[in-house]
Amino acid sequence: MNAEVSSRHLSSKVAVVIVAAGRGERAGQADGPKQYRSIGGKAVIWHTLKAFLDHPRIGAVAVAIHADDAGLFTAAAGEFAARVTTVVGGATRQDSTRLALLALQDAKPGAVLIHDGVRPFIGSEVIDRTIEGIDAGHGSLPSLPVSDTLKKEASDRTVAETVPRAGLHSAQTPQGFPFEPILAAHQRAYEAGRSDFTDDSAIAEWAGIPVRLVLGSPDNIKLTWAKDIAMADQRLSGQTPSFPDVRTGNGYDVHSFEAGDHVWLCGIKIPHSKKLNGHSDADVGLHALTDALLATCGAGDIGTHFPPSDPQWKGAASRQFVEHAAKIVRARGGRIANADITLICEAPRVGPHREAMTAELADMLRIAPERVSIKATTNEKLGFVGREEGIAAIATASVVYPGELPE
Ligand SMILES: Nc1ccn([C@@H]2O[C@H](COP(=O)(O)OP(=O)(O)OP(=O)(O)O)[C@@H](O)[C@H]2O)c(=O)n1
Ligand SMILES: C[C@](O)(CO)[C@H](O)COP(=O)(O)O
Repeated sequence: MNAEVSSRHLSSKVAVVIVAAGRGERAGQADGPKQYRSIGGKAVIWHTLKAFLDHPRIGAVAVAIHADDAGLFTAAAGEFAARVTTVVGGATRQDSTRLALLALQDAKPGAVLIHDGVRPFIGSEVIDRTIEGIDAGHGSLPSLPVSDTLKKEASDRTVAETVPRAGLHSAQTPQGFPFEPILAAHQRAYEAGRSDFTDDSAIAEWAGIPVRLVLGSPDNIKLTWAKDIAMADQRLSGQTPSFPDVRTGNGYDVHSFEAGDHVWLCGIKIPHSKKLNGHSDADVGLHALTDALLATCGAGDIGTHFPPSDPQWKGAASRQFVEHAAKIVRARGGRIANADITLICEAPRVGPHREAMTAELADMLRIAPERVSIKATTNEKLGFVGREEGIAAIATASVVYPGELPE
């Protein structure tokens, strides 16, 4: 996001409006409004809320719901209900958006994302791209170039003409804007009696706010018809993709010894004749693992997130570095399949502590102990490790991300 917007109002957090006050007439209402229908065992709106509330750059969230739906929403949103503000929506999507924007006004966000509650497959990449497209003078719109040939219908239902599709895009949400200008545009449209805008970038266009196109995703469909809900349920009900998006990251770290009486290795304090030198607790195994996890989603390395120049990490327990990296992975929908750490040292002996380390790591990563492997080797007295000047560690992590491996 543009620095002007972020430095003016944000500690880089972006507010979100989720519109969920519609009746879902096209999907049929026999089983209730579509945003509360179950897909993969959870309500549509739960999946949507999760995508935003797990994302590290999201701040205040306002959800527009129908006046009759307070109970439905609380039940459907589950653990996320307490983390959002709900407002009663209006008769149109446009008015629901305006009312939710007004509810965010006191939070003074620099920027806002406006999203359909019925787009539950929104991924962190599209959220990131949309945020990056916003600045003080521009909105940001995820879209896909139209890929079908377009036909205009004549009054007798024959083809009147073929419309050139070059330069045409289909609009998705979330659509991102600097907060004050989009709220002002919505208010002006309301005061002008306009209630016909089907998305927020059309209001921005009307108000003269330029909107940048960023790449959306074919996964980010809007559940409009009953068949969309059925397909979404199938997709989330444990069907294995043909080409799962499995990624592997590795990490390497070294710390030298200094005078002391213990070392921290893989989250366990081990008595030793020396200690490892470092800004934090110098847990070399956890540092390598932090890098391995971040590598699975191209999220930089440990220094990007925890600069050694920052005094707040002095003496810090490295567990929090691993937990932060795991949170980033999960925010992108990743599921950690396994973690493997090799400690390379002549001493201390790792074997007696392996079980405790495994349990500690399983707890940090929230995975089963059988998915954690701790190994150790000496360096056969060779090099700096052989001379007992320090300890090295190599880590590998595998993470399964949502969807299929892109072609
Ligand atoms: N008065 C309205 C109408 C729509 N929406 C929300 O806008 C999003 C996109 O709208 P759409 O798919 O058209 O939903 P519905 O209006 O519920 O569907 P339908 O037009 O079939 O009734 C949905 O999350 C919907 O809940 C809203 O908050 N307030
Ligand atoms: C906002 C939107 O989802 C962008 O594609 C779309 O405009 C909503 O349209 P609908 O008429 O409410 O289905």
